[in-house]
Amino acid sequence: MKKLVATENAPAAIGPYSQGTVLENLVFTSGQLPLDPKTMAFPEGGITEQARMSLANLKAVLEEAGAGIDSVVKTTCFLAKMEDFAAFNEVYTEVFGTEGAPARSCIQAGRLPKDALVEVEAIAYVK
Ligand SMILES: CC(=[NH2+])C(=O)[O-]
Repeated sequence: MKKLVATENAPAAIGPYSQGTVLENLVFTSGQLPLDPKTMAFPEGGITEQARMSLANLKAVLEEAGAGIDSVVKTTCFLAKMEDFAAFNEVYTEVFGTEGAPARSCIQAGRLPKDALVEVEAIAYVK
């Protein structure tokens, strides 16, 4: 049976989706926008600050589900502009490291909700 993930440490859904779902020992997160969960606003700055916020939100959803950054097996990363790829990768590496980083796909999206610069989703296992 599917369970829903809900935490105040990640932004509330802005549409018809759950922050994440759990099926047996697998966690599927929704794409995490770089919204501050308290203010529902983007952080000041650019891709670096937005990437940090998206990944912090991803971590919060994972942890609420009993998973963690270290149990992520796959991410999908959406960038508004591929020109941000290098800067995004720097922040991503701060979080996931380089050794043993999960599988990943990274694409430029035509446009992201709320005109975010980045959105990140993940599949992980419950630890
Ligand atoms: C932001 C998001 N995950 C959605 O599906 O709109």
